[in-house]
Amino acid sequence: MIGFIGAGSIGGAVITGLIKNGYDAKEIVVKGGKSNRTKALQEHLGFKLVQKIKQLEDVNPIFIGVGANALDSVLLELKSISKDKLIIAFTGNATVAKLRQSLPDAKVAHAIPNTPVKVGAGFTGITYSEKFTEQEKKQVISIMGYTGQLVEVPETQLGILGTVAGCSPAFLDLFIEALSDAGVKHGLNRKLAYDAAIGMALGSSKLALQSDLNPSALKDEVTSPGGSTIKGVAALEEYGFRNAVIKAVDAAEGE
Ligand SMILES: NC(=O)C1=CN([C@@H]2O[C@H](COP(=O)(O)OP(=O)(O)OC[C@H]3O[C@@H](n4cnc5c(N)ncnc54)[C@H](OP(=O)(O)O)[C@@H]3O)[C@@H](O)[C@H]2O)C=CC1
Ligand SMILES: O=C(O)[C@@H]1CCC=N1
Repeated sequence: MIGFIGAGSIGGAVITGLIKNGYDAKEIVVKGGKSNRTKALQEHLGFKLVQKIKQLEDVNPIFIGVGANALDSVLLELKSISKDKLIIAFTGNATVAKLRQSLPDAKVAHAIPNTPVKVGAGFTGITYSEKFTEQEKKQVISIMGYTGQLVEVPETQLGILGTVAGCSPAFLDLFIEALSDAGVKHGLNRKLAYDAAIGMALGSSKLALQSDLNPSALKDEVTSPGGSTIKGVAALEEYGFRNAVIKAVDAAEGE
């Protein structure tokens, strides 16, 4: 059995991605928060719901999806049942050092998933404490693999990786929304505008993934000499698109 403490936006997305992609719901135990959010998810997905962290005693690994404000109390409660368990926290401020200090008998890791885990297309960065064996890392991969890619990085890179992959679904959604607004401004109906923008983002991502060319060269393939695309690219640059994206990442990084 595997466990989750906290099934909000990201915890719930990982649980959904696991189950929708074939992980047995009967093998998942979840301790939710105060609202009925987790109960609603449980009715939809069929995992086991428990009321107390202690009820996760026989469960391993345990994933933590609570926010920063709830982390300390969760770790305090978890400590007595954490011996030799694999504990993977998604919480932003759950550094390996903090987890290690709070759960000295456990094997801890800090991971930052992104919301596409929900459809098995996630990109999750993870930093393991040195206690993790290669076999235990494989165990985590065998679970998170249901939700997409899992990439191990040193903790010095986990924050920026989490911003580039974890915050940016919101940035891309904003771009898609803006593109759809522009389509509507020029006469498309909203549904067709969204279908076109989303289909384009999906197709362009697939092309970038499968192509030998990097995105800069792929852009060059779209910009016909004297054509409409290069005029659009020039307008994006004039209005600071590239810099706006870099500044968004700076801001998310706290700069
Ligand atoms: N959203 C994202 O895309 C990502 C978020 N993160 C990080 O994950 C953390 C959570 O973010 P997010 O999912 O967006 O936040 P949410 O507020 O959506 O989810 C947090 C969940 O934790 C639950 N919770 C709070 N206290 C407890 C408790 N004692 N026991 C069990 N469950 C509890 C809450 O339940 P209830 O509301 O029912 O009380 C809530 O559902 C943050 O630190 C964030 O930085 C990391 C990667 C991506
Ligand atoms: O907004 C946040 O803090 C979290 C971290 C990555 C995505 N969402």
